[in-house]
Amino acid sequence: MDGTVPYPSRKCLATTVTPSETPTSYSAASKHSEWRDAMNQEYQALLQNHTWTVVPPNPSSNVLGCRWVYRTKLHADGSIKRRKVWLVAKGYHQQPDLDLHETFSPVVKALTIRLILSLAVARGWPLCQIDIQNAFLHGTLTDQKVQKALLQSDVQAKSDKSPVTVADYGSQALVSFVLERELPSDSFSLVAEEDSGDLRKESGQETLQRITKLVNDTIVNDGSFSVPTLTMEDMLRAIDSGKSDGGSHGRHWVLDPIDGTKGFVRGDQYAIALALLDEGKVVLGVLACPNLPLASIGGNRLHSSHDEVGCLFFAKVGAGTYMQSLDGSSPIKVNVSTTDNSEEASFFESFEAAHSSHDLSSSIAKKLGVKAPPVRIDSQAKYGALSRGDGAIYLRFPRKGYREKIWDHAAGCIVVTEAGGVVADAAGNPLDFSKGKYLDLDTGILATNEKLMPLLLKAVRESLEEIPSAL
Ligand SMILES: Nc1ncnc2c1ncn2[C@@H]1O[C@H](COP(=O)(O)O)[C@@H](O)[C@H]1OP(=O)(O)O
Ligand SMILES: [Mg+2]
Repeated sequence: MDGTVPYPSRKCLATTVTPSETPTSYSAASKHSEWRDAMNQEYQALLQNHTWTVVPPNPSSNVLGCRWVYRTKLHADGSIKRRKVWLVAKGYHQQPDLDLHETFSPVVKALTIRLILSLAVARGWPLCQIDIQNAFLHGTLTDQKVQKALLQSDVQAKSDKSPVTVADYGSQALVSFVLERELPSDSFSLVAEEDSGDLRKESGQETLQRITKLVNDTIVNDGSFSVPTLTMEDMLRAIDSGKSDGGSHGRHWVLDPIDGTKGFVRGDQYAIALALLDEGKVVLGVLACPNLPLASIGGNRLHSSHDEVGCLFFAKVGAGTYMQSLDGSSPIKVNVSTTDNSEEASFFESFEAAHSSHDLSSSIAKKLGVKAPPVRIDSQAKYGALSRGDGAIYLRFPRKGYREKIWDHAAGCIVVTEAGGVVADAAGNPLDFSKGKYLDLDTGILATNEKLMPLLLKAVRESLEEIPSAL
């Protein structure tokens, strides 16, 4: 009983493996009435939406086939929630100089649309027509099933000994690939956590193959992009696109492909965190937290393995913070807790004691009279949970000498500030994202609401004076 709130239950994760009844071909699916019904419904929806126009065959055109993709969605207890089917074009038959750059997919992911809309707003692009009838939000690297499958075999040791998985590289390659494809601009700049150094070595070849397969499978399953099969060289190139150093001029994307790798490996919380810097300021943030329950995780609430999980937070400067389920529910505006009573302000901190001093936060909590035990979870999911008021305070105190990276805080920071919160270092200064890859800050990071910040800063100052050895 060390006050840790273990989260989410492993039982819940254990139910996320693909059920054996999910078909992989049309002939298998057509033997079951449930799958026939699902295909029929989807087909009717495509017809109703006038997704295609039938034309006579043209001998100079490359006719692509299409195929069905099947997915079973489960409730947390393992029972079937929904059977999803997609009709996707066989984009891998597209030919260079003929139709390589055309899009034939009749489906689109709501998540992709949302990201693109945010981009359009941030960049001042004109929006002509948006017609989203069938929104699909499945089959990405943010998927719990992908997490589970990868955990079986793909944990590698980076040269700095921190755990890194095929998912880190795969997620970076995929996001980088999509951003570059959607933003055809000479000045595309991405600051991201991983580099391809280890993958270019002889010993990295098998991992590179796995990454390439994962990314190609994800693209085919998702169906939003009709692109030819990507090669290992494409992967290395996409990963290396994230080599930018950022800085105070121009626009830079900032990506942590899997934030909280240790949580990911443990089967707990992790996040995919993407932000946009404009002249050194964060103007856009998207935080995908596949294992975070949609219901509050704050205070003393008892969690159940039946809680639905998978949250997407997004924030644009001046426009607030919104949360939706990764399943594609309507977004809701979220706000930080407005409490000014520090005794009822429960707080978040790292699950890993090596990432943040639990002694220091315990001393601070005591000074504030906080009654609830700390909520310890991995990754920027903490910023997401704080932005919707699950708790009122986030404390982070790495050991002396640790340099914070911008990708670990950029998306989380705007998600909290746009929800009405304040994020500062231990001296009360706002975080400065304009200095390149690192945040040069004083001692630690705090997030709370405006009313509690002065009290919190005082408690932090006193605790740092009393137990400087905690860091
Ligand atoms: N020794 C350390 N002290 C503080 N943070 C660390 C340390 N090592 C890694 N991290 C980073 O802390 C973040 C996760 O923090 P949290 O405890 O909130 O989950 C990760 O981005 C992780 O970096 P990395 O992504 O390189 O593993
Ligand atoms: Mg990280």
